[in-house]
Amino acid sequence: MTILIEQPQLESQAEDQKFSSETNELVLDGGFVMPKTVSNNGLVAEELVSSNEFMAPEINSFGRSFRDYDAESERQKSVEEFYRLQHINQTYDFVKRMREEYGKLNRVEMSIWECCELLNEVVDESDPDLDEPQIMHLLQSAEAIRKDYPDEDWLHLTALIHDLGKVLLLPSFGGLPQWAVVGDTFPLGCAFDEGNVHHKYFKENPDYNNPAYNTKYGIYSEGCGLDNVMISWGHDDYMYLVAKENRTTLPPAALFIIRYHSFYPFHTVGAYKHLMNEEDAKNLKWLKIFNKYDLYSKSKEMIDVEKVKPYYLSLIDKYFPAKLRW
Ligand SMILES: O[C@H]1[C@H](O)[C@@H](O)[C@H](O)[C@@H](O)[C@H]1O
Ligand SMILES: [Fe+2]
Ligand SMILES: [Fe+2]
Repeated sequence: MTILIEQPQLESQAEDQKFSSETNELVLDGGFVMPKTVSNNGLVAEELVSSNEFMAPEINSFGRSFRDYDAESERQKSVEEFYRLQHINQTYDFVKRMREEYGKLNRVEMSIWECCELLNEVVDESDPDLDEPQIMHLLQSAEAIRKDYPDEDWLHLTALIHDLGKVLLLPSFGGLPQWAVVGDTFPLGCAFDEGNVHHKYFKENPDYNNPAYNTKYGIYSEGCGLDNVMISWGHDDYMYLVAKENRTTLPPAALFIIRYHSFYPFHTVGAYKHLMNEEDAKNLKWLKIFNKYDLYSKSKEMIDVEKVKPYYLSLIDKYFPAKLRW
């Protein structure tokens, strides 16, 4: 259900990600215009920014600014409780076990589209902005990015599938608790950065007092690459595994987006940058572009599923096998 609250237009709080009204360019990192980036397809990311670019709204479906984790409301209280549990329970050992277990991909066989439909049964308790079924969110973000990047079909499909890993909440996928599926992600094996939302709850995480894990680098080294970092378990890493193991032909930037789209402390706050390598830095440009559509396309504007379905089926056919192991 959509609740409309009359509110004055708020100043955007996403200071680090907005559009320059004069140049119509994507401005990242607080006024820093994105440098020309060669994509995996040999395309230059900056040149792809079209003139009728999607404008990020300033308020969400609840009449509040996006990703406001401190507002006083019932929704925010349950989101905070979600993060308390997530921060206490996601440990290095837990993530290691989950990766091993789900890496087997021995639970279900189905197509990408079947999974999109399954996702309608899923509710994400960590999200302070979404007020629509998950499939609507997938289509809204995919259609918004398609409008601005019409030739990057891999980006359209990436948006469509980026949250499919949330099926982990369903009984046939192990029925994992919310804290093991959704919410922002963060590395384990090194200190929890203050840039994580509701950071205070990490104090009750067993890893917090483990001297092997609680220094800036912990078990890692400068520039080791995100590939070598253990990130909290959830829908990102699971969908990355599914796509990779089923031999998708999507480019590396797509897999990077899927795997790290919830890693807000990294892509939006700028934390943990000392762990990334050159490859990560290149892919980060695409992730930042994607993030705008993931976050700000959550709206009341409904997409006609049947109308767009043939297009997405053709993309699925291009980049994935007919049936995947999950
Ligand atoms: O609440 C949201 C939601 O779960 C998204 O799917 C995830 O990608 C975000 O990082 C998270 O904050
Ligand atoms: Fe997500
Ligand atoms: Fe999403």
